[in-house]
Amino acid sequence: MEGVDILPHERSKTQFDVDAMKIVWAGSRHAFEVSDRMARLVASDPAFQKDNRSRLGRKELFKNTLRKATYAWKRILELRLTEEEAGRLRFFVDEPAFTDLHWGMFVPAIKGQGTEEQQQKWLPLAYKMQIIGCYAQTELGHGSNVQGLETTATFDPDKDEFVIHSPTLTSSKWWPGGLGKVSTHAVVYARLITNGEEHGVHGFIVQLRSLDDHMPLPGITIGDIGMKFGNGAYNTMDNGVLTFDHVRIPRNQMLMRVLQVTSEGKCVQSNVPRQLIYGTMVFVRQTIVADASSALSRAVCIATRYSAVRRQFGSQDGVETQVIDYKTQQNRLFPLLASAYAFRFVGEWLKWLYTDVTQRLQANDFSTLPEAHACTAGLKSLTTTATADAIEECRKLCGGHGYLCASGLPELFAVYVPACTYEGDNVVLLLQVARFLMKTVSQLGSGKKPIGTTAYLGRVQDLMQCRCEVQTVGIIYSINAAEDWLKPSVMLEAFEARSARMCVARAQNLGKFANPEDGFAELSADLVEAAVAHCQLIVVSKFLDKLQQDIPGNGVKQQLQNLCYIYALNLLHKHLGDFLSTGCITPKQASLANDQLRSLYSQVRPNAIALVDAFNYTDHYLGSVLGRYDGNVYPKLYEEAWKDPLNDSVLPDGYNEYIRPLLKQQLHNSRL
Ligand SMILES: CCCCCCCCCCCCCCCCC/C=C/C(=O)SCCNC(=O)CCNC(=O)[C@H](O)C(C)(C)COP(=O)(O)OP(=O)(O)OC[C@H]1O[C@@H](n2cnc3c(N)ncnc32)[C@H](O)[C@@H]1OP(=O)(O)O
Ligand SMILES: Cc1cc2nc3c(=O)[nH]c(=O)nc-3n(C[C@H](O)[C@H](O)[C@H](O)COP(=O)(O)OP(=O)(O)OC[C@H]3O[C@@H](n4cnc5c(N)ncnc54)[C@H](O)[C@@H]3O)c2cc1C
Repeated sequence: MEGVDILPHERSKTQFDVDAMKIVWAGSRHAFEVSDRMARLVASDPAFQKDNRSRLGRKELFKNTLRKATYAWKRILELRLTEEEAGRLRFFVDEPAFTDLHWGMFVPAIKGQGTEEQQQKWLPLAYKMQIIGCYAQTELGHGSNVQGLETTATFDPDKDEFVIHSPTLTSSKWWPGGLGKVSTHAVVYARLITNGEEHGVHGFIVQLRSLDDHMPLPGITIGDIGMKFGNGAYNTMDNGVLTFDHVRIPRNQMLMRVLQVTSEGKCVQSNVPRQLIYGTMVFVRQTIVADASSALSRAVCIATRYSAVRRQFGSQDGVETQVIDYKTQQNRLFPLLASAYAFRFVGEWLKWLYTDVTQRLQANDFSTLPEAHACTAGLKSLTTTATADAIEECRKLCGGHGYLCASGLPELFAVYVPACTYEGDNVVLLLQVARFLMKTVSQLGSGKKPIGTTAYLGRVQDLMQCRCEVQTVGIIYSINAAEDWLKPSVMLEAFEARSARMCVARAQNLGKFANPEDGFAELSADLVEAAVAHCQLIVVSKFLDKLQQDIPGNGVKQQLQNLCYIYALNLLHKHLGDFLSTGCITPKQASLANDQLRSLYSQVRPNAIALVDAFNYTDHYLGSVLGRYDGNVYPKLYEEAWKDPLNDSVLPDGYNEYIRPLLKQQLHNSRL
């Protein structure tokens, strides 16, 4: 069978309604239609062409991004796109740009931390892009430790101004995207000092460049921090360095929703918790979880289509085997396909949680803020780590051709992998989750009932009485055959028991230390494992919740069920040590879980291509010869090779200089 015939043949085997699945994936019919329209708009406009990025030098790359970002803005205005449409347009343009930080961090920081008055002043300018902003928090010396930032904002009551200053080299702002060459303004995070007293880190709106000629304002030094990992990739972004030499700003440019500074330099705390200063990060972490499913599904789409097209080794009748039919390939690929769907649904749920906490905050209800912080931090960490690893696994699943830029995977990896670091290093974020869990466990004895994502800890209070070794969990009696693993309550109970037992065991170990902080530091590696178990439980439980909804479309729910159990059973297999050592399941039950997993792979196999088609990605967005919708891989790969600049001439530059003299010299030597 020719390459172009394989994928249509695969599609003919589909056992579910792909169009209905497209709507489930998008979230609603409306979201699907918007997304589909924006994807086509971008794909059909030559201005958004992106297939030459890996061949461009830094300056060209950056200028190209300026052109695309400003053109996209022009189209947004011309077509009067809604915020939702504009967001999808930016997504399909698929090129990191200063606008991401302007819309994604600068605007949300003002909205979340500015007073009404400040919002009225700055937001209209930002919405029209009459000013362009970035988020300047991280410094050369500190990123994770926000309280350790060194930039100072000292109040001068005589002039009613703050003096922003970089006292040391390590206080230079370092990393903010959009800062290096574009932003006119920044929300700068600095230590507030009034009347000689320190009041912690706060955000300040600072103008950096002239709105007339774009030159840095007096006292300000700015530049780009240099090339980053991978050709093309994140090098479209001007991540910058910034120092202040006693730069003065008016008092009303401190974002004052959390704390007000009066003209006398007195600090007045509002009823809003201090942690709201970190609110922009919570917002962005939530968007990063939704983005993880996009990046992962893109890599999986490429690897799945290519695995169907690619044949290796013969069978008896002479037709070689499609590599997707190898069980080892399925065992590596299908859990990633399942994760893409799992992250999609947990991303939807997290968006709901974020909206809920935002509404509560507006009504002065701060009770769910710690949980929102733990969920956004933990899920950001879990999903980005898994996605970065998965993109690399997809590259390997595509064999040698996966290493070619034409596969789209090297660039995707290079653009994606910093997500494990930005918006909080993934380990640092898991430690936040662990703190939250340990606090929750420590309060169980006092009768405080945990709610939301930690409610399950309340159901296992008996574990607090050192009864970890006692097998109290019902699963032990409920699983006697492989199919028993397909019961939602059983699966949930297994993940809850594993996480609860890990949390309780860690809490008990912490209790052995005289100083809890010493204990936390000593046991931090174990604590991170408990945090991962808790986050995996959230993902599994939200996928199971999704299955409880009414899901229209022939066979759609069945496919989602298969994927949900693949996601959960694969995790169970990978973390078997946790499940066995906490006594949640027996070795025999673990073996049954594996049998069930293999059976699910066989059920997914005929639907694999349709399950990635349901992502509805255009070839433009995928940017991969291996992942083409038509499966016409080899002719296009061959064609692509000839586009490389090295193939512009038959003889390479340098032939006369290096190759010819070398060959002549060898000829001369051999004659001797
Ligand atoms: C019209 C066009 C439309 C176009 C649309 C375009 C849309 C664009 C989409 C957006 C895309 C965005 C692109 C993103 C690109 C990435 C850019 C990257 C940016 C960055 O990286 S910004 C910098 C991020 N930095 C960090 O994340 C630093 C990490 N560190 C921290 O967050 C914290 O310092 C900490 C969590 C490690 C805490 O440290 P510490 O222990 O010192 O804590 P504190 O003493 O400060 O506080 C302790 C208590 O506070 C709680 N806490 C901590 N953080 C939070 C929080 N965020 N929220 C709520 N509560 C928080 C702790 O739990 C402690 O609580 P306790 O009860 O006292 O235990
Ligand atoms: C592409 C990119 C874009 C960025 N954009 C922005 C931006 O727009 N604005 C902005 O302000 N910042 C930005 N950043 C900075 C980013 O937020 C920080 O790099 C990030 O928060 C990590 O902090 P760090 O660099 O200080 O890492 P570090 O904290 O120095 O981490 C180094 C190592 O130490 C470990 N570690 C640190 N603390 C602990 C601890 N307490 N316990 C155990 N291990 C620990 C970490 O796990 C890691 O392995 C960006 C970064 C990147 C890569």
